[in-house]
Amino acid sequence: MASSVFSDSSSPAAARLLPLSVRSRTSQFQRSISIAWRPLDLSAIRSTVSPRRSLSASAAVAMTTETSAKVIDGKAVAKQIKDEIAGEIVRMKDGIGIVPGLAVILVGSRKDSQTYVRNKKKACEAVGIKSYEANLPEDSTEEEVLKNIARFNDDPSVHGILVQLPLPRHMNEEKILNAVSIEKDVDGFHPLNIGRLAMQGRDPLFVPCTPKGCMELLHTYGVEIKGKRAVVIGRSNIVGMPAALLLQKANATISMVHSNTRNPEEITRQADIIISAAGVANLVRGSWIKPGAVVIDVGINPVDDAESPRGYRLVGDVCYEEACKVASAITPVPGGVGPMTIAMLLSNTLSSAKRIHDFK
Ligand SMILES: NC(=O)C1=CN([C@@H]2O[C@H](COP(=O)(O)OP(=O)(O)OC[C@H]3O[C@@H](n4cnc5c(N)ncnc54)[C@H](OP(=O)(O)O)[C@@H]3O)[C@@H](O)[C@H]2O)C=CC1
Ligand SMILES: Nc1nc(=O)c2c([nH]1)NC[C@@H]1CN(c3ccc(C(=O)N[C@@H](CCC(=O)O)C(=O)O)cc3)C=[N+]21
Repeated sequence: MASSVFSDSSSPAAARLLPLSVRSRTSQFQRSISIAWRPLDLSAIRSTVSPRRSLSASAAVAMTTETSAKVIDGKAVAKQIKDEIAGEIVRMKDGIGIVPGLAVILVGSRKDSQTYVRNKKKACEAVGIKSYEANLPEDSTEEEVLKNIARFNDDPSVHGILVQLPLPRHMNEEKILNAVSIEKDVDGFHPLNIGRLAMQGRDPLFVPCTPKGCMELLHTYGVEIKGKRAVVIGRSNIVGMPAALLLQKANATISMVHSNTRNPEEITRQADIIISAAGVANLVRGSWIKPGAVVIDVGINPVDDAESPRGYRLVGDVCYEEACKVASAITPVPGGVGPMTIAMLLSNTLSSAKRIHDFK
């Protein structure tokens, strides 16, 4: 089953998967992000994630009936990308004395947003990106947010600007995202960047981080996309819609499932590749998945868990226990797409600094 979706990742077909980014020096892996980083050693990744390889023969036989899906280890892939970014940042600093800078604007005090922003800051520090922050109170005016965006647009030490979403309800998200300079739009949410992503023969300056991370995982694990059927569950501006555009650019045939879709299970069951970004825990059951399909679970949903230190734990949109018996490969939550989102943000920030300073 798995052979229907996994391909030789060095094939020319695989090399066309992500036509959006910088040309490869040695492999298609380098194409899919904007910095040079070595292709991952797939055999090493597979042997660490495949339970069959690390268990005794008898346990392995037992496992095959219980668990068959390969675990797509986003955390490991993200780590390798971040290591590569850190190396590039040293090279840039040594070469031209420039350190990439990322500015994050956070409005309000949502706990989840504060956690994301803190994690982004830590990730920046770890690779050598300088981070700048504007923390504004919930009741700030739109003008105050716009003023901060303008300040970062004009600041030459800032190469990427991220406005943490969601914004407070009284703010016009469109107006605010439009104000971010397209050259610093490392989230890829500016309408010009999204428009270019949607159009044939045009490339955006930045691809939104979460969908880009999903594509990167498909690439890294050698999943063939061209000619395959893909279903994206969710059509938001930040995940579902750009994910569908990227899969289409990579020559998949796409269906989109949303809250008005009448027969989501039947449609999803036809897919070779499923990207789910609905924000509904356990939406995608085993019966929704075609045997051998590859499942990318973007959902991050808190569910009460008295035994967890936080009082809750995070689960995806996909019922993992059921899915891993049917799918050929699946991302876990946590440890799947989430870490890739952050890695892609760092990658976009580095490529922005390189573009602005014409550093090759
Ligand atoms: N791992 C990561 O890095 C990231 C994870 N996330 C997570 O991904 C999930 C989606 O985020 P986001 O796109 O921002 O969310 P939104 O709420 O903006 O969008 C959700 C989408 O899912 C659709 N949807 C909702 N319920 C159903 C349903 N029952 N069946 C089918 N479709 C449904 C909605 O349809 P409609 O359009 O009809 O309303 C909408 O298009 C969340 O859990 C979020 O936390 C988000 C960003 C990054
Ligand atoms: N302008 C903007 N850009 C975003 O990219 C953006 C945003 N706003 N608003 C919120 C969503 C959500 N998002 C996540 C990023 C990382 C993890 C992540 O790293 N998750 C870890 C778990 C983290 C934990 O345990 O709390 C994981 O899945 O392993 C999750 C979610 C980015 N978003």
